[in-house]
Amino acid sequence: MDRKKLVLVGNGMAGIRTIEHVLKLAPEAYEITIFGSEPHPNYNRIMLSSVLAGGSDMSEVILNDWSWYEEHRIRLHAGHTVTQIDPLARKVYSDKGAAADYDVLILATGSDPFMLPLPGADKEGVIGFRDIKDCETMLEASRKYKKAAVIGGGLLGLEAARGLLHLGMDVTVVHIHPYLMERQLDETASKMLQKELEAQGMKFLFRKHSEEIAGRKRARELVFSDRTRLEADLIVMAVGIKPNVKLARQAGIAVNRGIVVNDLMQTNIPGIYAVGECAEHRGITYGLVAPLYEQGAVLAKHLAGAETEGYAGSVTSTKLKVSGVDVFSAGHFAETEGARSLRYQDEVDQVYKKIVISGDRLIGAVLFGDTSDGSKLFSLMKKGESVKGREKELLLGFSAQGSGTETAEQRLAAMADDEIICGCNGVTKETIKDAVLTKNCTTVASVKACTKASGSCGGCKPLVQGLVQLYAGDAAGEPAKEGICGCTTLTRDEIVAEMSRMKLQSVQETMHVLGWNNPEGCSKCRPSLNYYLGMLFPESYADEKESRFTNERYHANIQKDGTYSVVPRIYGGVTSPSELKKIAEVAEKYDVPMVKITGGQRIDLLGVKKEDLPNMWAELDMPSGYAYGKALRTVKTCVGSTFCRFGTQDSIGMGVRLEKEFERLNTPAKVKLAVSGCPRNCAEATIKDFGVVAIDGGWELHVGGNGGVHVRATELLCVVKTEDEVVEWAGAFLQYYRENAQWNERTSVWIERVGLESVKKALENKEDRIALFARVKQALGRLNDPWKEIVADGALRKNFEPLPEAASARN
Ligand SMILES: Cc1cc2nc3c(=O)[nH]c(=O)nc-3n(C[C@H](O)[C@H](O)[C@H](O)COP(=O)(O)OP(=O)(O)OC[C@H]3O[C@@H](n4cnc5c(N)ncnc54)[C@H](O)[C@@H]3O)c2cc1C
Ligand SMILES: NC(=O)c1ccc[n+]([C@@H]2O[C@H](COP(=O)([O-])OP(=O)(O)OC[C@H]3O[C@@H](n4cnc5c(N)ncnc54)[C@H](O)[C@@H]3O)[C@@H](O)[C@H]2O)c1
Ligand code: SF4
Ligand code: FES
Repeated sequence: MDRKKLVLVGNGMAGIRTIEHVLKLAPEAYEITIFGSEPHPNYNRIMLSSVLAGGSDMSEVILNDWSWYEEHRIRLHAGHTVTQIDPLARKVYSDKGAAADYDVLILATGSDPFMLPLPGADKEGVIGFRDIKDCETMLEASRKYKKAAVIGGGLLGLEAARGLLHLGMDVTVVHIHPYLMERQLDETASKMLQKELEAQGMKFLFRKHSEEIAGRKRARELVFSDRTRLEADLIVMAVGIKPNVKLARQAGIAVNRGIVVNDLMQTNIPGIYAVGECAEHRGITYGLVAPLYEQGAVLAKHLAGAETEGYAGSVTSTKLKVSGVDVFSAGHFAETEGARSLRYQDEVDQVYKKIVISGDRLIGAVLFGDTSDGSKLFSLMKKGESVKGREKELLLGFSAQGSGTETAEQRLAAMADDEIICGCNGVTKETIKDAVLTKNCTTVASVKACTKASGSCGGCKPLVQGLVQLYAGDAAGEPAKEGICGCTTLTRDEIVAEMSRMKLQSVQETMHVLGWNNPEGCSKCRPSLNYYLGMLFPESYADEKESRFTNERYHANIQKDGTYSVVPRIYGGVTSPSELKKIAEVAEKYDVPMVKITGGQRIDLLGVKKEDLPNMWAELDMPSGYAYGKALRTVKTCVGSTFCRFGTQDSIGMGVRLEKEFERLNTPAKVKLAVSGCPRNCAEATIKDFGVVAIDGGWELHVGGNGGVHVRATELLCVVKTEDEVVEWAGAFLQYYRENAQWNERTSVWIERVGLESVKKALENKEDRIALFARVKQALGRLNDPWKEIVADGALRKNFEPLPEAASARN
């Protein structure tokens, strides 16, 4: 069957959620091409607040990494902005010259932050808060500057301000309204919130109209209409968003505030749809993920040919993501005509609740200080059922109707099955219960992998955790434990033990036999299982390329523009004129845009097209440097005794020997070595995984160093006399690390976890060392140079040919 061409513009949260649904419902129906202005794979924008506030790491925000696109044969143009749609030719064009034909076009271009057009708003240090770049700018500014102003006291402004406080800045929130979050809270709740935030160190200016940003190149002051001024080196504008409709408007698509769509998310032009913040449905544009995900689910059903009633609009709820403050708001919280409100306030415990009822239906709620009934109230609001006679229960809390002494577990157990636990993803209690009881999801991570609950703002995590405890605790009779990823509850050691006991022979078999709750596995467990099987059965296991990351599949590092880099092996950093000539000729012939000397004493040819890789490798005729792999990378050397007047040993010879001995070795994470010819340590051996430092009459062997993000100096493993001993200890150490570390765990982290003494103990006995060395040699015995294999094998070379339209990964 001929696949239709689906093009998505916008690689963000709503668009990709739609594609995920399409892939589930109709995996073979479409050839998919995605354009995204940002140079990143799909990430969780919501978590940027948490990155700023120190609750998460930037690496945790990725929702679908590069390999996800590869796995689903999606062509991704990351860093490309679509600038033109030709609806007659059914084609889109990007600012970087890429084009794509479509049968179905989805616009999911999100919103832009609204930037106040103040004089001086173009100065350095004036930003919005929308993407990774803004987040990085704030992190950097906080290292150099002290004073920050956030304009806008809404959800975004307060979360930005909290993050900047955490980063040590002196933060003032400038708000135009008399009280904070007026779009979500009434004045009473707002004042309670202000008091709490002031106690955390936040400052506020109310009823302030910003008029100008003063400063030279960089912002220095915010000037207000009453001519007062506020000192600020960083000014974050968080005064709302505007749907990104420029592209649609240019193409003649009907646009109001957003791109106008009907209940099937269709625009007025056949074949063109819109979802997410850019879409306007029944006159409403949304700025929260829950409604956008509902829109995506409807659109995916429609595109998959499944039945759908269409999108009917959403009731929304919000929670402020600021630690130490519980704020919830849903629906219509203001008293409008025909509606009545009920309030409860506890000034001692700083709790405030307000519900709004119209007729006999609950239409809105504001909670401060105790938001535990938020999801229950929200469910009632969504269902629209009569709440007549239940007003007290709604206001005072659901537990007020019971004995008042129920535990959290009892309250969870008493919840109705159709109650929504995760508002962002619309996941009910029943869905989570089913995942725990029938799909073996006994951790929050595995429930997330199965149902998406807790995967967006994370606000429902405590409830999900409670349900896991409630149901997994009963089923297993013991507290839930964390597996290697959300697909399993088994730990690394349990998996390796089972693989060994049952002689498992493939990743698929392992997942099947060990009861994976996600039969396809994920980008975390598949490569780790592949590694463990290769480590356990070096003689018989056939490496599964499809379980490796893109870099290891193509034996080259993929770069941010979709090209690759080629790094040939240069043993010990020693090269020759003829080798250099060869590299220069290849670089010239293939128009390599950049040739760079690396920190590991090698030469990196950057910007290579995938289809040129095999020919370049053939012409270089040098071994692969494995610069892309979880494997032995480089052995850095200093000049040593051959040339240096301080040198006590031949560090170059030692380094070359080590590199030749262990090249191609697969390891849990990358491994770097270095050899210095004397304690001056010019090769920086004491920040390597295995560092060798020459001393008078011998060698010091150091382990567990790292010069990367988390710098760690090595610890001394032992002192040996001869070069043979260096090789033997290095081999034994590497094999012990291979057999005992977790996949993706650098030696520095591993040694910190297990302790140097345990490593020393495992290696100190000569017999044990020799046995380990024999096993490392056995593993090495089966490994061939991957570049040479590909060059010689026509079938393998085919993988590097350009794929037809819409079938390759990044371009
Ligand atoms: C810091 C922060 C915290 C938030 N917290 C919450 C929260 O707690 N709860 C909640 O529900 N919501 C929250 N939100 C809002 C939520 O993130 C958005 O509603 C959601 O991301 C919108 O999804 P989208 O796909 O419509 O837009 P986006 O996620 O913005 O994706 C749109 C993408 O399209 C790209 N694009 C635009 N034009 C083009 C073009 N012409 N060509 C190619 N690409 C293009 C953009 O670069 C962008 O990457 C938060 C937002 C921020 C910024
Ligand atoms: N926890 C969450 O759910 C969360 C967190 C962050 C962002 N978001 C979403 O991101 C989007 C953007 O958030 P936002 O807070 O920027 O939008 P918003 O429209 O909700 O709030 C903007 C605030 O800025 C104030 N304002 C407007 N003009 C001003 C001016 N000139 N000076 C001072 N104050 C001014 C407004 O009174 C308003 O309170 C929204 O859709 C929001 O829902 C949600
Ligand atoms: S480490 Fe010692 S031998 Fe090596 S270059 Fe430096 S001074 Fe010379
Ligand atoms: S409520 Fe946001 S992730 Fe569940």
